[in-house]
Amino acid sequence: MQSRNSFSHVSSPVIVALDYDTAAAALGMVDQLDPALCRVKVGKELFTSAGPGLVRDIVKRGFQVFLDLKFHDIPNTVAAAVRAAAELGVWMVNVHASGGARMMSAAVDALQSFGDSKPLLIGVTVLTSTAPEELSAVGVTRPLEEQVLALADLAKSSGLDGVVCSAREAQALKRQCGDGFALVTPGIRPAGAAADDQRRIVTPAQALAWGADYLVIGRPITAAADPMMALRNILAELGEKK
Ligand SMILES: O=c1ccn([C@@H]2O[C@H](COP(=O)(O)O)[C@@H](O)[C@H]2O)c(=O)[nH]1
Repeated sequence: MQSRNSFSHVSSPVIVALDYDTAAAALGMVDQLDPALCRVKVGKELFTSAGPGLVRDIVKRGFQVFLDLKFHDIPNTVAAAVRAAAELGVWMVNVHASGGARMMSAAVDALQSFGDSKPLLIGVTVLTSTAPEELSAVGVTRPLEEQVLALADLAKSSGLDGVVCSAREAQALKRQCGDGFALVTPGIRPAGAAADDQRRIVTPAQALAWGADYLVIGRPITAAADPMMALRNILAELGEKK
C-alpha cells in the first residue's frame, strides 16, 4: 500500500508510537530513530502535554507523523480539528468511524484545499484493546468482526483513506475494501512479548501477511533496552518473511 499523499517516501510499514508525557522524553526517543526506517505517532498523552509545537519539531526532523487524536465530535468541530492537524504538516490523522458518515464526510471536505500535502484520513473501527466479549457492554450486539467491517464500509463510502483495526480483521477488510484502502494496525506484538492492555494482538510478520499496510508499535520498541535494535529486529523479521 502506497499512501496517496505527497509524503510517500518511507517504505517501512512501522509507525513507532511515542507515548510519553514530556516533549523531552519524546524527542529523546525520536533522536534515536531513523526517519528512513519508521514513521512516528503522536497520541493523546503526548499531544496534551507537549502540544502542537512538538509535532512541528518532529516534522522538521524529517519524520512523517501520524497524529492519533481519534477525533469524535459534531461534524463542524471535527472538520476544524482535522484542518488544524493538516496545518501542522502531519502525514496521517484519524477520526472515530463511529462518529458517523456526516462527521467523516465533513472531515474529508475540510482537507480538500490541502491538495498534495493533504494528510491521510483514517477511521478508527474497534480499538485493539477491546475484547469481543466487551462490545455488548457498550451496546454493540453484533460480532466484533461484523462491527469492524460495517464501520470500515461507512468510512470508505464517506471518502476516508483507510481504517485503524486489529490485523486479525485485515484479511476480511482487504477482501471487502480492496488494496487502495489503508489498514493501520496497532496491537502488534513480537512473539513472546507482553500483551499489556492490548486484547487483539498479532505478530509483525503475521500482520503483514494478513494484509496490514502499517504496523503501529509502541512499547515493544520504546520500552526496549535498545529501541533502534528492537526496530531493526522487527524490520529484519519482516524482510525475511516478505
Ligand atoms: O485501536 C487502537 C488505536 C490506537 N492504538 C494506539 O497505538 C499504540 C499502541 O501502543 P503499544 O505500546 O504498542 O500497545 C498506542 O499509542 C495506542 O494509543 C491502539 O493501541 N489501538
